[in-house]
Amino acid sequence: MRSVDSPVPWRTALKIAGAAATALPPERVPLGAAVGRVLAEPVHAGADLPGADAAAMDGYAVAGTGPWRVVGRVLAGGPAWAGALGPGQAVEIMTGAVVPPGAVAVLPYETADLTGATGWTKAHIRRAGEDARAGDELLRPGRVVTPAVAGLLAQAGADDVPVRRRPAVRLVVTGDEVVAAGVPRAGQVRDVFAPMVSALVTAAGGVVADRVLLPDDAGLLAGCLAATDADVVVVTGSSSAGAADHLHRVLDELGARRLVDRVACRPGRPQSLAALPGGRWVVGLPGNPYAGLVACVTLLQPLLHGLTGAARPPAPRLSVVGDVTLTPPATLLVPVRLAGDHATVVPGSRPASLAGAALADALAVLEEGWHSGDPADLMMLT
Ligand SMILES: Nc1nc2c(c(=O)[nH]1)N[C@H]1C(S)=C(S)[C@@H](COP(=O)(O)OP(=O)(O)OC[C@H]3O[C@@H](n4cnc5c(N)ncnc54)[C@H](O)[C@@H]3O)O[C@H]1N2
Ligand code: MOO
Repeated sequence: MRSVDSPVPWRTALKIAGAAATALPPERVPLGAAVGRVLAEPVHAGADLPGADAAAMDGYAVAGTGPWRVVGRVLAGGPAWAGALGPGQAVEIMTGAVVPPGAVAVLPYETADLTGATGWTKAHIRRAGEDARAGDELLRPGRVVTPAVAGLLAQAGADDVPVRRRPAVRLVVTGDEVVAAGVPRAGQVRDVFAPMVSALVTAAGGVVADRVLLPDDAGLLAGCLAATDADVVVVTGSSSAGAADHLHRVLDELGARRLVDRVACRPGRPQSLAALPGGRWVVGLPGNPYAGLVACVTLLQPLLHGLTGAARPPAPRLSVVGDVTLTPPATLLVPVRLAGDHATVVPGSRPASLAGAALADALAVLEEGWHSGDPADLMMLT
């Protein structure tokens, strides 16, 4: 199999990962379970929104010009007013109640003058279908179900929602020195990836289906990649040039198609993306924790967005201020905090330490030619 030896530019890696996968098949889930999922089909209004002319304020629905005589009361959800209001008639009405035919306006209690002397300037009536007509397209496929989308789906009358299946991720953490729990002894490190990758996978619409902690062993790694139903296998560590770094050789043995082998960025150079025969994906994260985080936003999350069919907005761009030395042609990803109209670099970030990233709101993408104060793309962490 072909080995892609030279590192690809960071932006190219991002694009390759985002375009690599086609969306997984759709499934229908109850509306309450749809938040965070990605719509697989367009959503249409099941009825006019609103379904009838409705009061926008509590007060009096009036017909003709004043003075008005109050002839009854209409409540939201109560029986509609029988018949039409005649000129000079009014009904007390509550916000959301159906406005009787013949009514021309709703006078809010606070300003209502039933003598008609002051008249009215605003009708305070929400017209039937003014938000949408039955059958109108409200949402397009690819839209992530946000809390507001969930509310709109309910307004549209949806009970089950067509969403993309959530990509299942197997997390394979490698390293003889890595321990899964407790305080590490000298020579050991506590695994950072189980909690960090799980959260990043969830944020990108996937789910970590299982986790495996492996010693540095090529045979065991190959078994973990070959025998799984997961859509994506994330392998941490094992990505560099050391005697125990088996990932690339194992990928070749399994006949994988390697899309990205190394990326021209700091940190996170030894990150990789490959396709296994049969359609599963492998993302290799460098073992250094901050480098691994950079690889998650560069390769793993864009791959998951492709698998969910999510139409994500472009990264926000903001002026970034900080004392940073670039190392062109490598793109630098630095932790930054949002500070109003700009972002400030959290100093002292190192590949093996998450201390800077843990204080950050985003990773800023600093490319060749950037100077302090120039705009940069932000990969949001919060
Ligand atoms: N001769 C070379 N050496 C290295 C290169 C290189 O190009 N040539 N690249 C360096 C860079 S850059 C990185 S990043 C690391 C990547 O290493 P691996 O992905 O092979 O990972 P390991 O060697 O297993 O570990 C590196 C480092 O990270 C710690 N680690 C590993 N797994 C975890 C975990 N689950 N939780 C916390 N920390 C972890 C591990 O103890 C090591 O300290 O390679 C450089 N070397
Ligand atoms: O780039 Mo490594 O990924 O220095 O930490």
